[in-house]
Amino acid sequence: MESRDPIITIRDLRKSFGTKEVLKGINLDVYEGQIIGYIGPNGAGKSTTVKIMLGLIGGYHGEIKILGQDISKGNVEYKRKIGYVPETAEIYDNLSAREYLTFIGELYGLNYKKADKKAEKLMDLFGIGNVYDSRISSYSKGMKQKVLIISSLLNDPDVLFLDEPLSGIDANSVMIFKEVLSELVRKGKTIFYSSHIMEVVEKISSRIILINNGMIVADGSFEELKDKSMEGSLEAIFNELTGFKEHRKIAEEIVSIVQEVD
Ligand SMILES: Nc1ncnc2c1ncn2[C@@H]1O[C@H](COP(=O)(O)OP(=O)(O)OP(=O)(O)O)[C@@H](O)[C@H]1O
Repeated sequence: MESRDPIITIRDLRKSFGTKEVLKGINLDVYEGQIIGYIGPNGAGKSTTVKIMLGLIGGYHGEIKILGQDISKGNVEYKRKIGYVPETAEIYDNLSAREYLTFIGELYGLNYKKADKKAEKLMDLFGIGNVYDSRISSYSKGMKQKVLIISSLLNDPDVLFLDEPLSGIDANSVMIFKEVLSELVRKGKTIFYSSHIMEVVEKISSRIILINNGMIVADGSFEELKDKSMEGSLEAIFNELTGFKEHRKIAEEIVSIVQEVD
């Protein structure tokens, strides 16, 4: 058992959209220094969980504490200590990265000069320093994603929420980013990482949580999940625990429909 206080506590979290119950009682304690790999099929409720923790979705049942604060109590101070890379973002396309990142930095309470210096250095290190003053609308998908990653790190957050952060990011930058996450964890940060890229989740997570149909169906290190399921890869464990065995049959049906003429 852990003796420290958890960084995130979720108790009996339930959420419905209309009559559809999307989260059906999530219970979770996340401790400092953990990288949680939060995985599950499309529509399982991963983004919903993350958005509730960030205060972006309300109207839930249950209790959530982040850094000791019950987030429903209206004290948004905890948000200064968290960073977030959303799955899809409304990034202000007409702004340059300098304008966007200094704006975000100032929202987090950094002064302009500090935010500007930090953002410029990070842009350089992510290999996009040359476009710091270009409009974000002219960036490629991966370049935009890097700006989002940088914006989530500007305030040196204690807790980082990442929702499919690597989409569009090239292999070299993925290597850097994975190292950055390990280094941040060594410095005592906590990371909540939601993704479909099983190889990455398998490698970086200290603890993997699999949700299916709004419920946690597995919770443990990769080694523990492997021992329980007898499967060798996280992908295979994922298939087994979500009851999915039909990929070949479905693929064949898709191709036969694609090839239908009249
Ligand atoms: N604002 C909303 N209104 C109605 N239904 C919603 C809303 N947001 C999410 N849902 C539904 O909640 C369920 C869970 O969605 P969520 O985005 O949390 O899934 P996810 O696990 O993140 O999926 P993915 O892997 O596709 O990103 C889905 O059935 C989705 O249609």
